[in-house]
Amino acid sequence: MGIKLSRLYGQEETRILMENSGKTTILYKLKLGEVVDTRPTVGFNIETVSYKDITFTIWDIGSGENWQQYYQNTLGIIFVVDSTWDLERFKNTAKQLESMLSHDQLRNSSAPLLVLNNKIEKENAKQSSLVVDLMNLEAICSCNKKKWTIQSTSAITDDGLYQGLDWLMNAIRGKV
Ligand SMILES: Nc1nc2c(ncn2[C@@H]2O[C@H](COP(=O)(O)OP(=O)(O)OP(=O)(O)O)[C@@H](O)[C@H]2O)c(=O)[nH]1
Ligand SMILES: [Mg+2]
Repeated sequence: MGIKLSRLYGQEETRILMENSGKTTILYKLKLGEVVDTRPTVGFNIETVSYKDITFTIWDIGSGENWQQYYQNTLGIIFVVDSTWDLERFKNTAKQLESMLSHDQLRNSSAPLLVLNNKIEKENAKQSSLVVDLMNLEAICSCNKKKWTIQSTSAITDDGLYQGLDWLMNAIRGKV
């Protein structure tokens, strides 16, 4: 579902959230440049990733965790969805995202939101424009003038991952 970025000891810090959508795979693709075998994450993984001129810490938070404990000091959120989910799953996930964004610690935060529509290389993947409609993202994400975008990605082929990161970094720095 999501990633969170915050500043910690001079580094950028990021957190990822959402069941089986590919968070851990994305984290290790960014960290190691390869696809690793994963199991459902219990607790969280933390890794430092360097990209262009910045180093940031990614927190990949397992779906079973209570995410609210990780919201503090968020600079950016990456919310990972699986483009092959069915309609109902997208609707339920939209509710989770809405509830997350309305949480006290995120509601008034300027942290930009990057939605990753992952597994896009799969045959039954839904295009991002459809996901925006299914999840009603315009309404959910545009509250409080939040900066947000959706990016199609594949952690397997690398498609879109770095475009997404570029957008997030620029958004955090006020350049979009
Ligand atoms: N085809 C395809 N499979 C992917 C992609 N990204 C991840 N996967 C697969 O999806 C499955 C779940 O990936 P994980 O990275 O473990 O998902 P997660 O979001 O960390 O899951 P939890 O830890 O349970 O919350 C694995 O079998 C991955 O190989 C992708 O872009 N394309
Ligand atoms: Mg995981």
